[in-house]
Amino acid sequence: MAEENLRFDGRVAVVTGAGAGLGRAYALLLGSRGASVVVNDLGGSRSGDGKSSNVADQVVQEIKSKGGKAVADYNSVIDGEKIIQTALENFGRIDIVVNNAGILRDKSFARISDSDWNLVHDVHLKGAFKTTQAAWPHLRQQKYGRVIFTASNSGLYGNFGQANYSAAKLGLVGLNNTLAIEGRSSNINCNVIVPTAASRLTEDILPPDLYKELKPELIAPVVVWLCHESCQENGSVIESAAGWASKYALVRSPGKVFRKSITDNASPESVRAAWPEITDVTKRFEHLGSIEEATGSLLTHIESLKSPPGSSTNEVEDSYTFSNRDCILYSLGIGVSVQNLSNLRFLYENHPEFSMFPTQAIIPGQMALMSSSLITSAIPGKQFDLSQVLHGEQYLEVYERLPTTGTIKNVCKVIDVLDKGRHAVIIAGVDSYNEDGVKLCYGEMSTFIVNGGGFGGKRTSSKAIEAQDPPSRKPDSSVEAKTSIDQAALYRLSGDTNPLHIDPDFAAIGGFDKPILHGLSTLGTAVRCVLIQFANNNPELFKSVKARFAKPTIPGETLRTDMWREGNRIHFETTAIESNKKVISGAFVDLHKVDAAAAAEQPKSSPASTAQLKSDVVFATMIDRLNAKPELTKKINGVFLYKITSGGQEVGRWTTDLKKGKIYRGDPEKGTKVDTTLQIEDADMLEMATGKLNPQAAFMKGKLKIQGNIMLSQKLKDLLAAESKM
Ligand SMILES: CCCCCCC[C@@H](O)CC(=O)SCCNC(=O)CCNC(=O)[C@H](O)C(C)(C)COP(=O)(O)OP(=O)(O)OC[C@H]1O[C@@H](n2cnc3c(N)ncnc32)[C@H](O)[C@@H]1OP(=O)(O)O
Repeated sequence: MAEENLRFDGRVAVVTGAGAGLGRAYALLLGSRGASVVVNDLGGSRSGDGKSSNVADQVVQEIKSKGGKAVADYNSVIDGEKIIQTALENFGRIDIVVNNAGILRDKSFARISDSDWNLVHDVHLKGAFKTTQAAWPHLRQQKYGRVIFTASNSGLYGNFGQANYSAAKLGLVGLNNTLAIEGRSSNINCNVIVPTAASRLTEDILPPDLYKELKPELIAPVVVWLCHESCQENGSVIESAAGWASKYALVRSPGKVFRKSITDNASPESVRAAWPEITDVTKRFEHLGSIEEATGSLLTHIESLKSPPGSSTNEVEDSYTFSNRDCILYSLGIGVSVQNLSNLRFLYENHPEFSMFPTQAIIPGQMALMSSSLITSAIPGKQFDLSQVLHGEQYLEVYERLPTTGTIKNVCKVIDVLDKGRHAVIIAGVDSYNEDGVKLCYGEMSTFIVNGGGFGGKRTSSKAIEAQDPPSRKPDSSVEAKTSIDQAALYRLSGDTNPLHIDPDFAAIGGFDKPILHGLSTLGTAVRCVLIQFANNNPELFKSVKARFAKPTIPGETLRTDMWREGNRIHFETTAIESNKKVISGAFVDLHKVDAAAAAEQPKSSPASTAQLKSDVVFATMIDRLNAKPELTKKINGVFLYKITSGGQEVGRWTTDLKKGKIYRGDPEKGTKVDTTLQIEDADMLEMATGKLNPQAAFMKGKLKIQGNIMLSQKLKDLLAAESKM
């Protein structure tokens, strides 16, 4: 049986007040389980008068008669160090202290004398203090100890005529709370027993029928278990009687903040108005496990006062310091790759146009929001944790060139709180400023709170920037980008360490089969496709973005971003190809202007390779200058065929073979001979990509070489000839 395994061989226990009742039962049980027991009892009456060695000796005899080890001690607990000394002298150590000794001096409050008060406090509170404190250095040194304090229902609930006793008993709970914290690192567990037993103290207090059922022997196993080294309970209050036990917890009502904002004063009238809610213990209780939790909850209330829902005047401020390294890390987190040379501006700090990728400007605001309780305390009376939180929507508008290093100050506020029935959506706005106080950007983050709704709020917002459906025609352009299986592991290094994206157990709590990708990593991936397609990868053309996260992306999935151009607005939607689920919906990027090269509106292939970049830059620049339009006619296995027209006439064909890394003039399908290759050094390519070298000039200087026969139409030849004369 499991009980037979609970042995105390080699352990030394002190039990105070062990001459009778509960103490005797503890001492006998501990002795029978192999502990060496110091049976302490002064032998006084229940009111603390008199002295006799008889009772302790009898218990010692009982233990010894059953083969156990015990020694009697007749000291008062007020001389606790003498009791511990008895243990050390007789058994060489001390492991367990059961503070059980107690007396009664019952009087109605008006009649309690100083000595009634002092004596009760001396025995219960000071006695426990002295005995435990004498043992404490030994317990700490050996990194092991078990301490029991004895409280009473009289302390927990009050009892007529026991004001002195009640105060002392609840004082022991406070003592235990702190010793549990101080002893924790030394493996000293401290707990309180609240026994209801038939004893000298209760014989004429409890009804006779109940009294005979309340055998101390039925409580002793609970105390003995709490004293065992395998019991990890610490800092608890355990009630026990008649073979039953239960753990106490102090609980409180959810409470009520009774002022409107942090600048409001409190008044007795506002307390009166809130009193029914402050004192309502019928709906829900909170149990706080530590003083830190209590302080944390207070801070939450204070934060919510700083920013009550819907308030635009109350704000939370935070700052975010970052460096080049953070910019590069963010770019890698959204899949920016050196495979495309024009990406070096996001990945290489010595690049002449080293830039922050525009969507990174969301991060400082997001970090400010996540480190404040603005969102988690936005719904009055509701609390939620990270496992319920999904990124719902995001808006960002950039006003100034974004820095690549420095400190950004963020001012955050809740704009709206929406009740979606079962769920809730909290919309927060963040203004971000540089060190000179210049406003760099505005971010708007919608947080979707699963099961957070039903609080009776409004359903829609008139203040938030809305997502927009794309045109109903087929997309003008589509680009595929494969995310890495480690995408979330990389992206989280930019600050959002929400375990939902890395920890399978946490993801399971949120109802996901596996960790999901950060919404902002998916968004960054989509926006880089838009920038390459329509802004020649130039971050300065970026103005704003809005997106709704419609379904989660799983790291490793391939994302297809479909794009529609309407003036300077590029609508886009992103689909995870493997699951065939739309992960971003209703999204758009507004550009300051669409890049001239991209104005040709050519659908392009994945911007993955250097060859493609060469093709894009050389091709687009020449075509732009010739006022020609390319049209993708076919895409087979990484080979892209273009028809180029100018003034409505076909002026040539262009083929890009990503596998061979070559760019051809001509079209194999048209029977033209594909024997022409464009060659250019990467350094010159970079110059062209950054606009420092004109492709025509490069061609003329021999830096851009065309090998083989050039298959150009007469019209294109004429145009090129005219160009070269300029
Ligand atoms: C302090 C903490 C800050 C935390 C910041 C974020 C930290 C990050 O680490 C978290 C993340 O990055 S999570 C990853 C990115 N996000 C996601 O993957 C969510 C994907 N979306 C979904 O799964 C569903 O849309 C889902 C589940 C969101 C909703 O799906 P359904 O339950 O099926 O909803 P539906 O029935 O379609 O609609 C109900 C109402 O809600 C509105 N709604 C739906 N999707 C929304 C969304 N994404 N954002 C905002 N509102 C949304 C609907 O319009 C509908 O409202 P109404 O009835 O009024 O039209």
